[in-house]
Amino acid sequence: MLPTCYLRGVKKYQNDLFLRAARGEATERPPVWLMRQAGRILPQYRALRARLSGFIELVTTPELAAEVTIQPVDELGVDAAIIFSDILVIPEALGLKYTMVEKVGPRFPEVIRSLADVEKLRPAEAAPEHLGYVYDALDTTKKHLANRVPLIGFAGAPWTIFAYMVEGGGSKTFSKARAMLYRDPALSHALLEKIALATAAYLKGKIQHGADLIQIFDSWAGVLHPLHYQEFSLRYIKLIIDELGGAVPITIFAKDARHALPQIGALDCQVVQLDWIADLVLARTQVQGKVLQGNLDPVQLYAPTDDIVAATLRMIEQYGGKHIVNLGHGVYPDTPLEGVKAFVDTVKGYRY
Ligand SMILES: Cc1c2[nH]c(c1CCC(=O)O)Cc1[nH]c(c(CCC(=O)O)c1C)Cc1[nH]c(c(CCC(=O)O)c1C)Cc1[nH]c(c(C)c1CCC(=O)O)C2
Repeated sequence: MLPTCYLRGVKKYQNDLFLRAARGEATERPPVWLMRQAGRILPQYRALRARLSGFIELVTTPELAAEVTIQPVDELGVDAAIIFSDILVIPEALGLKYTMVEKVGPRFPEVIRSLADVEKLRPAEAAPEHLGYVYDALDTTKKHLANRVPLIGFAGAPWTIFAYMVEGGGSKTFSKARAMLYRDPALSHALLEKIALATAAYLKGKIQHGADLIQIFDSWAGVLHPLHYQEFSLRYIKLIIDELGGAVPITIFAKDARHALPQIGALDCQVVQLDWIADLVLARTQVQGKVLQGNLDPVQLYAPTDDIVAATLRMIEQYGGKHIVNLGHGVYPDTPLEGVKAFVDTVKGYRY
């Protein structure tokens, strides 16, 4: 069995609000963190990033990844850290290299088009051997965090990773990736299964190296037909959850796939992240018993401070507990830092 604070149930962190809330325990206030808090918004991150050859150097250098992971804990006082890495380390570990093109995003020079391409990838079980730099980043982060707050580990959902591996980069429609689901379901399942098994093996390693909770990002859930979502995405999220065997709490984020909330509510996960379009009252009835995470519109943080404070308080009151405060998607890169601080400080000053 994996060694975790969750199973031992002892207080290990100076601030364990996030883990207590994730387990569904009543807390004095909701915890707060922001998706994509590491990197993007902090001047300290930009200064460090400017000295390096690029994003991939930062991700693959454990000391630097640890430094960037801890920056938002020091600067913003958030209740959890999230390891600085990317969801695209999985295709890379399977043998598909990517580049990060400035102001454009990820690019895969080679993509998956056939079963032969899937078979050329490394075996799923071999993925963790190629991800030692992430495990080193976790070890270094844990050391420097010195039990101040818990550490979140993450991965992309298999469908979202598949979308990049077939499309070759970002896309509004992901029509190439979706066309593969219609044209060649057997090939699609072969690739999805490989990604899911590699991800599960990778996440077990992250838990062994100190991740206290795992969040699964299905960023492109919203482009799939609901039936396809069941068949090609949820099924593989479930495979990962089953493989992890309840070792730590799990958060699922299926962005723009609110139709799937009842099925997500039936998964063996503890936390469900909502996007900012979600209707809270409906979501509560659809995912009964889960802790909800979210879901302020990221653009709200560009508003005057008083408005941010009011919107944040309104949201906390609407949730009324069983809530981890976050945005409805990752914080946007040019968000004013004062806006982010107003958001975090409002939550930290609140008491139920
Ligand atoms: C779809 C997706 C990706 N990566 C991720 C997702 C899922 C979440 C979401 O929907 O936003 C997840 C991710 N990527 C990154 C993190 C770090 C931890 C965190 O702060 O939350 C996390 C959790 C670092 C990153 N990943 C990336 C950056 C920017 C790189 C830079 O500094 O140039 C960072 C800090 C690059 C990246 N990585 C990806 C894209 C599309 C891009 C380019 C656009 C951008 O996000 O800036 C793929």
